Amino acid sequence: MKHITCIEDLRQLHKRRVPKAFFDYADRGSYTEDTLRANSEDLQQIKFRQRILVDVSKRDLSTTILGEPAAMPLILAPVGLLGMQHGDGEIHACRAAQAAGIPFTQSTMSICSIEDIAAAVDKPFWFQLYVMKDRGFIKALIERAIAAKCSALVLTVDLQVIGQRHQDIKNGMTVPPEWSLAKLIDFATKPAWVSGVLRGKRRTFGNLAGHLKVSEDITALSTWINSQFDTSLNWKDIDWIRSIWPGKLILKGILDVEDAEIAAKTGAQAIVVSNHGGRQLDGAPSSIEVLPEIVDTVGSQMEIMFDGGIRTGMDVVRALALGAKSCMIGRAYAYGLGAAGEAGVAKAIDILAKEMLTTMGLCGVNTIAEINDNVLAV
Ligand SMILES: Cc1cc2nc3c(=O)[nH]c(=O)nc-3n(C[C@H](O)[C@H](O)[C@H](O)COP(=O)(O)O)c2cc1C
Ligand SMILES: CC(C)CC(=O)C(=O)O
Repeated sequence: MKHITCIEDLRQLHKRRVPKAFFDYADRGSYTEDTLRANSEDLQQIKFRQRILVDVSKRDLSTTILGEPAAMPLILAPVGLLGMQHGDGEIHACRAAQAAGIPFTQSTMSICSIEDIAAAVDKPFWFQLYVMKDRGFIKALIERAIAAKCSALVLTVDLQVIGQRHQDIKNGMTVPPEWSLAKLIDFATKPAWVSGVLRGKRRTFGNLAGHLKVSEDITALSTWINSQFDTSLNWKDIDWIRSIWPGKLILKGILDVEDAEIAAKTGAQAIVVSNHGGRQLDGAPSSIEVLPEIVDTVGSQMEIMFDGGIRTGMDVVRALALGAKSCMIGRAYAYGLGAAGEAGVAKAIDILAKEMLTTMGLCGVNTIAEINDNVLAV
């Protein structure tokens, strides 16, 4: 991997090694993909102030996330179907995160189950919740996360209905997959991926096994999600979730300042300013566009996390400079996983860490706490 120098290199390798349907599922966004593009483009518009002749010999990325020490202000975001990017993908990603000293968030829509991951790693991980119509099942799922000693619950609030991803439909992303000659040839030319997935623990959603008849529902992923997810979910349900989950609660998917103000009153410890990586409301603002106003309004009441479009360590520093306390990354590590499993996720984290350290050095700061809008050119 010595010629892999940036996240885009991992993306290219992921594209070569993983069947097109799964690469596209990770890579693409909803409808016109305007919001997907805006996430990265708006970050790149933000310019740094170069500062010189400052002693930057003691640069340090360490910080705290929800009061816990972290090696850097990064979190692996919940990403569904990681086990289809690489066999046992959730376990590999979690191990890489824990080795790097940062949190991993398991998606409800994972291939490995909560218990599979808990049995394979030493430290607690975070669990992301999607609320489905079957509330008895959701209560049991939260109780499984408690039993597995998950250390935070990330409630995703921006996917009551799913934004259409045109490419997933064109690729026949169904549960189980729709087969065609082209797809068979695609799989046959990726033998390492096939054998990795076949050696993996599961081939369908591990958390849902035995509860929802996933394997019997031959339907587009989006149709299935729209039939299972609870469109009636609303602010009152946060109390219900808090009555089951006693630990740290993070609301993920907030883009509007009024929603952030309501969120601050729920007792949640943090919010993630996020548009779901441009996979949901196409035409929504980029996450970075709305971050400053949300930080100004509720930043003193709760921890503000950020995601959307981060492809470089420079992007992480930009979001921190505009007030985020930490950043989640989605595709940046999913590309690493598809490219090279655990080593690929470790490489993605390492690339971002080194880019952050260099950016901090050239902006004349040594610590994460020193990063504020002073590092930005106006
Ligand atoms: C392939 C893929 C699957 C995702 N699955 C989930 C999920 O299951 N739950 C969730 O809350 N967010 C999910 N997300 C959104 C991410 O958690 C995160 O908000 C987004 O990826 C951030 O944008 P970025 O990919 O540009 O870093 C997913 C994102 C991707 C790319
Ligand atoms: C299976 C999906 C609902 C997971 C997700 O959140 C996404 O693909 O963006």
